[in-house]
Amino acid sequence: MSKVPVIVLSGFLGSGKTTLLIRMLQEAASFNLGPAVLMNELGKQDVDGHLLQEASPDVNMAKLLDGCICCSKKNDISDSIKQLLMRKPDVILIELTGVANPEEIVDALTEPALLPHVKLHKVITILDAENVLEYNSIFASDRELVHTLRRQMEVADLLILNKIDLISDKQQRSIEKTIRKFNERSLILPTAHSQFDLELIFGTLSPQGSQSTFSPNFNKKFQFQAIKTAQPSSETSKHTPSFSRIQTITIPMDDDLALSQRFVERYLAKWGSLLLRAKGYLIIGAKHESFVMQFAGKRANWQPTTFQGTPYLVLIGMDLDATTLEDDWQKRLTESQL
Ligand SMILES: Nc1nc2c(ncn2[C@@H]2O[C@H](COP(=O)(O)OP(=O)(O)OP(=O)(O)O)[C@@H](O)[C@H]2O)c(=O)[nH]1
Repeated sequence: MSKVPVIVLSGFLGSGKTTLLIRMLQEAASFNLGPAVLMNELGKQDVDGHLLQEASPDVNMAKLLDGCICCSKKNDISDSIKQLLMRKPDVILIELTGVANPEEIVDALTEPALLPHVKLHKVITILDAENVLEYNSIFASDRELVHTLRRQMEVADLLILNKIDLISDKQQRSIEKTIRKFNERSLILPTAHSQFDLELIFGTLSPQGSQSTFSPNFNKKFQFQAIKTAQPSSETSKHTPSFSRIQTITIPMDDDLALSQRFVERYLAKWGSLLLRAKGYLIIGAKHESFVMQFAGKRANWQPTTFQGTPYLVLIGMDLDATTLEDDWQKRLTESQL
């Protein structure tokens, strides 16, 4: 039996990993490939999972929530991948959290339980062109994080320099020069919204499922489901090399709470460079319309969504204090309703 190839998507918070993953899922069929996905999110809330479900409802997916994959027990990763393998995918796509060191997952793939079944195809690192040069100064006090971000560049087989729509040609040249210092050998691909020919990633892969009984209906057979949700134990949480000082906080929200985009954006802006990323599903305006809000690189992006669940807002940042953030949210909410 041939080994199933694994593609690892790494890159800092908000760089565009999920954007690329959604494209890969949507285009995999044109390469005759049935993919399976292992997703890892820092928070308990699964924003990216919902986005994937909207974009590709039948995808086979396992999730490791509320923890960094590199800190989860190797058994959790191994179990999740083994369950995905039972669906006989042609390729497994793993999206890491923004603060994960891809080496850790590569290491996990070589565990005895997985080694006979999977092989690493590529580590792809996605970089946010608008912000990547600032990370060193923003995180200067957090050596673990600086190390992790470097390793994301150093170990990549392909570096996607994403969000070039937000920078000048001159900035792009300067960023490429800097990236080269960390990785001399791999292709650097400038993109906007990760638009590039996926032949580069999928081209050399061939369908594996054809050896199995269900290849033609791969994506149709199983409805979307989270086949595993694991949380790191308190013991493993203490060992958090890539988490460093990054915390994830979920702001509780009433079911029918309607907000304005301006209210949310003013709240997010208050935390300055401490707030690295925010995302959530929120009800906006008098018509109570649902939106998915993505805040990355100090920019907020709003998209209408069909999400029907309880709204929530997830904040990811450095040295954030949950009580302060929640109190400030409640205070502003009360003031806005007076
Ligand atoms: N302007 C611009 N925005 C982009 C581009 N690529 C992605 N985005 C936006 O950036 C935000 C974050 O993108 P994601 O794909 O969710 O990033 P991510 O790396 O998966 O984020 P995390 O999972 O939180 O680490 C979203 O609002 C995207 O629409 C790009 O090339 N240009």
